[in-house]
Amino acid sequence: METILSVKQLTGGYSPRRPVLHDLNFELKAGEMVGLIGLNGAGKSTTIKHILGLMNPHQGQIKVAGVTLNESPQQYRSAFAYVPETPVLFDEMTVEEHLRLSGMAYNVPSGDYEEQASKLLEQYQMVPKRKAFSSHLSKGMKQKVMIMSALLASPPLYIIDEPFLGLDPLGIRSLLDQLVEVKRGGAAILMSSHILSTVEAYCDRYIVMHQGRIAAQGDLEDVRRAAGLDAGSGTLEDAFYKLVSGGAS
Ligand SMILES: Nc1ncnc2c1ncn2[C@@H]1O[C@H](COP(=O)(O)OP(=O)(O)OP(=O)(O)O)[C@@H](O)[C@H]1O
Repeated sequence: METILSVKQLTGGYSPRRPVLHDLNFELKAGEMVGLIGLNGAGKSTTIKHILGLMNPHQGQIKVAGVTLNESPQQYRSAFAYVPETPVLFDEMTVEEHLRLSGMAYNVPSGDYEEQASKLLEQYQMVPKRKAFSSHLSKGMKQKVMIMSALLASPPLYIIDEPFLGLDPLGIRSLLDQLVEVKRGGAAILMSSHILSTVEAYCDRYIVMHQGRIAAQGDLEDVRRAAGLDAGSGTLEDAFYKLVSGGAS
């Protein structure tokens, strides 16, 4: 399978003298969903900021769709969509206008755009709000606009930070169903979340971060092994707890 995201020997952070991330190495292949998990302050958001190109690595290299940000900023940036934890929308624009803007930014052909936008508005129960200004939406509705915009862009890589916080149960179900669908279509998804049961159920692999380092990565068996649990025994949460509380043997 094609490698969509590659992070090699990444050391980074907010000040060169005090790195927050230490020698991170991981890859995401086409068609897989990977859960990025860790306690508050473990370094998940900082890792995501480096991948987005908002921060420069102190050392190491990040490639998206085969290129670094410096090699081809346009190719790098158009290869992913990012759904942040806190929705970022233009107050004076309607739901439909946000979707249209995303369609234009990612060069979605107009026929496809119309079909996709209607489908998404239906799926997320947002048809009645399509002409509403974003400043008049609830928190969860704003999150839905971010999610619909990302899905509309249909990029090879989705980076999703704590997507479930503001969503109602129907919204969570729609999002998970669609992530499974885009994954089947060959996209790679990096999802950060504290809801470990959902991460366990939906992700193919996990990256456990602790104090700016990768404490374990791989499938559930790999994470159990790193945590010192017996094969086939314990949930992701059990393994996670052992890894981050220093309980691994
Ligand atoms: N803007 C910033 N300037 C300096 N240090 C920061 C900044 N943002 C985060 N940090 C530090 O970087 C470390 C990693 O924080 P980060 O936000 O990446 O954690 P996180 O795993 O995303 O946590 P959470 O689950 O709480 O969102 C922490 O020690 C934090 O204090």
